[in-house]
Amino acid sequence: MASSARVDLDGNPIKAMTICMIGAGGFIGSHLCEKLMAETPHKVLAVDVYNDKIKHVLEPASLPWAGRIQFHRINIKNDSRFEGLIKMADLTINLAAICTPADYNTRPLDTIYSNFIDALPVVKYCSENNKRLIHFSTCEVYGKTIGSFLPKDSPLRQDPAYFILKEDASPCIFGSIEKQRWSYACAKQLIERLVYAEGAENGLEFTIVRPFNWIGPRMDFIPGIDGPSEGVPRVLACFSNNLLRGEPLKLVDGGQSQRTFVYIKDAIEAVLLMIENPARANGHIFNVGNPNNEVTVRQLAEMMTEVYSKVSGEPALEVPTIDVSSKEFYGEGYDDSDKRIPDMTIINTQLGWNPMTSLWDLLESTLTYQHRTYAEAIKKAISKPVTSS
Ligand SMILES: NC(=O)c1ccc[n+]([C@@H]2O[C@H](COP(=O)([O-])OP(=O)(O)OC[C@H]3O[C@@H](n4cnc5c(N)ncnc54)[C@H](O)[C@@H]3O)[C@@H](O)[C@H]2O)c1
Ligand SMILES: O=c1ccn([C@@H]2O[C@H](COP(=O)(O)OP(=O)(O)O[C@H]3OC[C@](O)(CO)[C@H]3O)[C@@H](O)[C@H]2O)c(=O)[nH]1
Repeated sequence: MASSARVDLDGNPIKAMTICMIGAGGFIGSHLCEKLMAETPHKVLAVDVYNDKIKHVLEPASLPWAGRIQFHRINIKNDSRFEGLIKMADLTINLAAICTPADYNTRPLDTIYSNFIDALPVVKYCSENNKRLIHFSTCEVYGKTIGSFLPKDSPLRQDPAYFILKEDASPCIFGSIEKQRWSYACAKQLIERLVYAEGAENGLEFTIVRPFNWIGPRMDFIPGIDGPSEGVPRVLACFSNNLLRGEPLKLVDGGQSQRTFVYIKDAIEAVLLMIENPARANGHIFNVGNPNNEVTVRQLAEMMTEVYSKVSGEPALEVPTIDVSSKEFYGEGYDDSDKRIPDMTIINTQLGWNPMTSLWDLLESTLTYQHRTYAEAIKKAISKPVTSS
């Protein structure tokens, strides 16, 4: 519920603002819209080409926040009407991007255009109109860890200096150009540099967010149900799809890569702190992740199998995983980040934010949602007789 007595981290009253949110119809955008409507007095100008994931926030007109959120169906690639929306807003948040790894090596041009070229006018309009910008980058800008280049048995691999990722100190280490996986990370890095330079040379007020594998309900799609049958979403949705269909989870190159996963609801708290504490957030790049939730992808698959069995009441598969090569799964040009642990110093110091939810708990609530949302539809899809053409 919106309240007029809300104060920022320094005890100052928070004034209601208008936020232009580009990419509001996606996974993160949908959770951010929900939060802003339910708990703040801010207005949102929601821009996207889709709105399926925010329908419940936009309608019906009897919602308590009706009138505080408007949806604008705009493709920022070829429709400059969003400049007017940026001018009307106090703050712009840019979430729009192609951000599924299956696209990086197979659609590198679309990936680079989406993450760099299409983001350029957003930065330019904010800078020219003296509007604050929160730009969504990625933990992938770190690429591979320094430690991954050490011999396998080197004791230095255990030294945090060789793997902890720090916003203001770690290098960005990508693979060769033929490894088109890095088209996304490279485009994100360049737009970060541009935003930073606009801040340094033209006084743009900016914050850059580097999400470390935020997961939860509404992430991506389930192939053949609310997305293309041949589509490859991010790992949470891939594994959810396998579990819902009762098929083994596919481990790419042995599932040895490591990730830290943070619950979307924890991460959204961090974004709200950035929105409402400009004096503490402006000019900063923030890692937003949960260093305590690190697993290998294999461990993630095992945990998801156990949690899904618990929440669905169905027995776990006898053969829960199978190995696939990255070439078979993603195609030529795939490569991977070996390990991603965020350093939390900057976000702790500036915003006092810490993630709360364990991996087990976040999987339990997310897989409960997946089961409730998709199990019936999958059953129907599986039982449909295959028609011959
Ligand atoms: N989810 C994560 O863990 C994660 C991790 C790292 C970085 N990020 C970054 O956070 C941002 C949001 O990620 P997400 O997980 O919500 O992805 P998402 O794909 O669910 O959301 C992106 C949204 O942007 C919209 N969009 C894309 N191009 C557009 C265009 N030309 N015009 C208008 N709308 C457009 C899409 O329709 C989609 O709704 C992205 O910039 C992504 O790179 C997310
Ligand atoms: O069925 C599958 C799908 C994936 N994997 C492996 O899991 C790892 C994580 O994959 P994913 O979540 O798809 O994506 P990444 O973590 O590699 O990249 C994302 O990080 C942040 C972001 O910028 C946006 O979300 C994006 O680039 C990976 O090792 C896959 O190979 C699997 O084994 N089986």
